[in-house]
Amino acid sequence: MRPTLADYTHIASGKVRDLYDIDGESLLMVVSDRISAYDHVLETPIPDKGRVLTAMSVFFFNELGVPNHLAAAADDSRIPEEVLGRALIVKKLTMIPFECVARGYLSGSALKDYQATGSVCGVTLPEGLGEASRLEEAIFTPATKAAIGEHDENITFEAVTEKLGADLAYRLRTETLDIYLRASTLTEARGLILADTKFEFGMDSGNNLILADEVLTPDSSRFWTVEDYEPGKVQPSFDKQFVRDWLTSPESGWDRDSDSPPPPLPDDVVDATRKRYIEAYERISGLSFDEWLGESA
Ligand SMILES: C[C@H](c1ccccc1)n1cc(-c2ncnc(N)c2C#N)cn1
Repeated sequence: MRPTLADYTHIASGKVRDLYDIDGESLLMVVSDRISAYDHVLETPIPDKGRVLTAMSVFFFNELGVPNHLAAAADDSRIPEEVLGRALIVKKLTMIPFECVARGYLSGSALKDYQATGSVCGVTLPEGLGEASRLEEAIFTPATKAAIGEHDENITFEAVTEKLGADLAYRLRTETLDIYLRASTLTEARGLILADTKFEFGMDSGNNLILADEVLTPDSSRFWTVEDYEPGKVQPSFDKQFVRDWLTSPESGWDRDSDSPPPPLPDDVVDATRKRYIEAYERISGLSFDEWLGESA
């Protein structure tokens, strides 16, 4: 008989995820079907999104072979039935207070920083770059962890060094870029560009650096298709473009610049988005989502 979520102590919530304490040493990370767009968490869930993104993290944790916080199998008996397939038991760590971001392409806040200063997180880049430019080599662009509804703030490697010491800062940069390079090579061979991704690390009781949080999911990364890649313009988001296009179309009746919340999504946008998440997982992992744990929506 599996426990229920009510048996665990809720300790934190992100935009689309929740964290529970199991026994002081292990946590339960639950991934919802919620989706965010334009800094809003939409009222319409995407069925199976939580299960797909959990399956993607598990695939990469297994594929990367670096020390990570997974503390049990995805079907461990301590995982409640209601969240089976979209929840993982993880080792409780002392989290490092920085987002460890690797970028192989210039987009988002990094592009804005580059356009303003010619550099990103103190890393000077060549002149003449623009939206979605591929960087000659991937860069480490750490950021502070913003509160919900705020944006992470890009900081320099020196700021990380000042806070954590040179050794740990160097290890974070090395680990982040090594994992990015390996993951981006894998995804690109399967037709998907990993433009950038955000890792979180923690330290365990033995003072070991442990890869934590979710890894290499469409919520923590930008994925574009190799087929449609065209530098110089905003690339379509592999997973969220249907949602973005509908929300900014006259059909939605929504004004992105207003304070009003986005309207509910139509069924066809929900279904197409659900299919995109499944496609991303199956293309990257080579596995069938039908084989993943839990009840499909
Ligand atoms: C940002 C993220 C979060 C996830 C889900 C909901 C709200 C926040 N978070 C993860 C931890 C965390 N703390 C201790 N040990 C760990 N292994 C982890 C992890 N992963 C703290 N925050």
